Amino acid sequence: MNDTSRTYDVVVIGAGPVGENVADRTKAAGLSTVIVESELLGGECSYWACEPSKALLRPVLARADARRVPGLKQAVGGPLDVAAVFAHRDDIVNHWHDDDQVEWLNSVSVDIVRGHGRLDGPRQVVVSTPDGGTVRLTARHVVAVCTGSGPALPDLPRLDEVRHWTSRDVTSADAVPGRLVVVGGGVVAVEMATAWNALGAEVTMLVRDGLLTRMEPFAGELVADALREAGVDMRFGTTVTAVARDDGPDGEVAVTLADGERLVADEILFAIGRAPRTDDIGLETIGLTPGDWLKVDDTCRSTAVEDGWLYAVGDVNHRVLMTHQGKYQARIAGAVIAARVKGEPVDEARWGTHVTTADSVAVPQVVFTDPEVAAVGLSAREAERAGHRVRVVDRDFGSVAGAVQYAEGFRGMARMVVDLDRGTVVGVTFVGPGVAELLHSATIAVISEVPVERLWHAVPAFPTISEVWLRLMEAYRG
Ligand SMILES: Cc1cc2nc3c(=O)[nH]c(=O)nc-3n(C[C@H](O)[C@H](O)[C@H](O)COP(=O)(O)OP(=O)(O)OC[C@H]3O[C@@H](n4cnc5c(N)ncnc54)[C@H](O)[C@@H]3O)c2cc1C
Ligand SMILES: NC(=O)c1ccc[n+]([C@@H]2O[C@H](COP(=O)([O-])OP(=O)(O)OC[C@H]3O[C@@H](n4cnc5c(N)ncnc54)[C@H](O)[C@@H]3O)[C@@H](O)[C@H]2O)c1
Repeated sequence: MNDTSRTYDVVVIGAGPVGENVADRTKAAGLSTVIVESELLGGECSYWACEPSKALLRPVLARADARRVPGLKQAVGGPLDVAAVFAHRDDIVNHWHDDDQVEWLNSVSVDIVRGHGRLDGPRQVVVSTPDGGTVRLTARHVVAVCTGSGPALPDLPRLDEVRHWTSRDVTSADAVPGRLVVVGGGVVAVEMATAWNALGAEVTMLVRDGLLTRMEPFAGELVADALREAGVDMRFGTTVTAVARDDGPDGEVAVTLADGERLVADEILFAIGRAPRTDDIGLETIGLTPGDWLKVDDTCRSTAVEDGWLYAVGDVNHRVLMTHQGKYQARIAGAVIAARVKGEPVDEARWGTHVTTADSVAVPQVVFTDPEVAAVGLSAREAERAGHRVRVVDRDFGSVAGAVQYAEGFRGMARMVVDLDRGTVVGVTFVGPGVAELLHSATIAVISEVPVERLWHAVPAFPTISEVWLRLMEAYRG
């Protein structure tokens, strides 16, 4: 047991991708920085979210692509090598060890304290360490809360007594259940239904509201068609009212639906969104409510405490729950914290150095299903709701030369949303095989606010799938 007190310029709670990047930036700016982590440095993304899920999906999508290439498809007709897929996933997550991350943070001179951090009044953090001791950390300037999010669960009777999967289990399991029920219609649900169906599980999706409902409607429709064709049992408009394992924890799970129907399965995954990890971080000691998301302004500074010493970055502020966007916030928060501490000018203008403008204008997202979905900016519905006068251009791009070369029977849909008053693109969605790598072109178009008339001069190479841009431009110009 070891009780100590230390003082730093900046104390970061939570060493996920976001906290690590805040710490890296504040330290690089010359501020002494300590980071507190209760589990693995690298956070949810590295061990139980982005990285393992994409490792499970990569062979599935590569096989699906290969099966559409004449001359190759005969060679990839068989099942996946499940043990090899799991072994690859385990390598990608470094076998749930964080030595690489420790090495990196040591190399940039960020101090690490392992344990559970709790606020204890303004600028004070008390860490309960694994050996039963406490470390009191005082921040001269800033505490940055980067504690991320955990899975949300439905309010079902005695759910805590029934073994079930959350995002952690579905990304780290090393056996394929015979029957898997997936509850939810968001990104985790569609990606994991895609992966586990291909790995050999009999998958039933129980979708309450529709698939990928925050995106253009055709995205969810095309993904639903493909999942159905792949053999997933898709049920829409259904709600789970009870789950039970009557034969004990190892018995099958019985799932009761609102209409009284009963399904049985081996595992059930709840993928119904996220909850903030703020229930036990001492928010009550600074007048905030445990379990709430932490509201921040565009510089990631809390709007709820005085003196500007509290920042909340990444999932925990509920602006955008994605790693790349959280890391963007971290780069900006690191810079603005340093500027404020040093009394340097703060650039808070739209697209300024110290504001996260892209969070509300151009968030890119790829959903790694077959077909992939890649979207950035506003959907047509969001643009109209935001008061833009828009023109929506839709193109089926299965016949562009690059798509024909890429895959036999390529199915692809694209939508471009143009702000008619400004003549710029405010949103783009692509659905099709291999579209993930197209997305950054659209992000640059939206961020740069390039006039569509100038994009007409951006010539896509022949024969690439990027020729979808030419089709969108032709359709827009008429
Ligand atoms: C299945 C799944 C797949 C995903 N795939 C993608 C994807 O492909 N692309 C993408 O961009 N996003 C993806 N996401 C979202 C992504 O995982 C999150 O947006 C990202 O992890 C957020 O990073 P963060 O640092 O804010 O939080 P986290 O990664 O959750 O890290 C928070 C860290 O804080 C630590 N912590 C919490 N409380 C305390 C405390 N009191 N004291 C000390 N430490 C604490 C935690 O242990 C954790 O290490 C996925 C999410 C899920 C669930
Ligand atoms: N590739 C990626 O970028 C990627 C992959 C996975 C996750 N993520 C991020 O992680 C976050 C979490 O993903 P998620 O899929 O859990 O959340 P989500 O918010 O994307 O989707 C939640 C889904 O659950 C449904 N739902 C909510 N409450 C329900 C209930 N009680 N019963 C039945 N259905 C219910 C919603 O209608 C929705 O379809 C998202 O913000 C997502 O962006 C990103």
